[in-house]
Amino acid sequence: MNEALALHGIRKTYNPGKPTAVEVLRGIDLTLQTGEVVALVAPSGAGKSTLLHIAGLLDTPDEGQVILAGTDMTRLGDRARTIARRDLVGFVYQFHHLLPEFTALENVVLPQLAHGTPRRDAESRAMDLLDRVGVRPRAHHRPAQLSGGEQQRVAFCRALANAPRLLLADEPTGNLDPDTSDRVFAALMDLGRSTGLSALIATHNLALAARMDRVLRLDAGRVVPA
Ligand SMILES: Nc1ncnc2c1ncn2[C@@H]1O[C@H](COP(=O)(O)OP(=O)(O)OP(=O)(O)O)[C@@H](O)[C@H]1O
Repeated sequence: MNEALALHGIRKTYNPGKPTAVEVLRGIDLTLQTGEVVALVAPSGAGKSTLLHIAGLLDTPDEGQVILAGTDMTRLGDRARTIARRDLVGFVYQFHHLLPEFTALENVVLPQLAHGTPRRDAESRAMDLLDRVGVRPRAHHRPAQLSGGEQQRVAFCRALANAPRLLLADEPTGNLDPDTSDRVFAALMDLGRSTGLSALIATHNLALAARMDRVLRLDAGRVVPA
């Protein structure tokens, strides 16, 4: 089983039946192989966040199947879906959402403690992740004491803390300068290559998208090759 994610016939309409109805996704078919890093490009408002939220089990489709690690998630109850999300998916957002009162290290340790990992193992894994993206020297700094690029690299480490199968990123380098965005992305590719992680990364940055394994475009509610 080499598919990390498969979406079949996904449809989503906000406010159905009302004058404000927005038909955002009109039959999305998409497969991500294990270890693949795929870019999703689309104009603003095309539905990238909606698609990522559905793929990451934060939202449910009106129709269609979301298959993660071989299981159809649309058939699960809320509790099983929450557990699957916690165990299988990591999210990175445009603005990192790190916890401001905790250090970089603690931000990467806490999700692991919530997952039941012993503190010593969690700290060792967190340090290893921070090291891989070059922020280990800042491990004991709080987010406000880090640069934007460092914060975003910590956010990637946090998303990867529980070793998810699938990383979903919504404009993860959107607020970074081109050099920093390149560095963050290179670190992600390295991590992906060494752990078999699959990633779907929404971005407006076409140069960055071109460096990924594949580029998909979201157009009129459907996914097509770019
Ligand atoms: N909760 C909601 N209720 C109603 N409409 C919504 C809701 N969420 C999103 N939409 C609409 O759905 C469309 C797609 O939104 P979405 O956030 O998925 O787009 P996006 O491609 O991620 O945009 P951006 O690149 O600007 O972040 C937009 O037209 C938006 O106005």
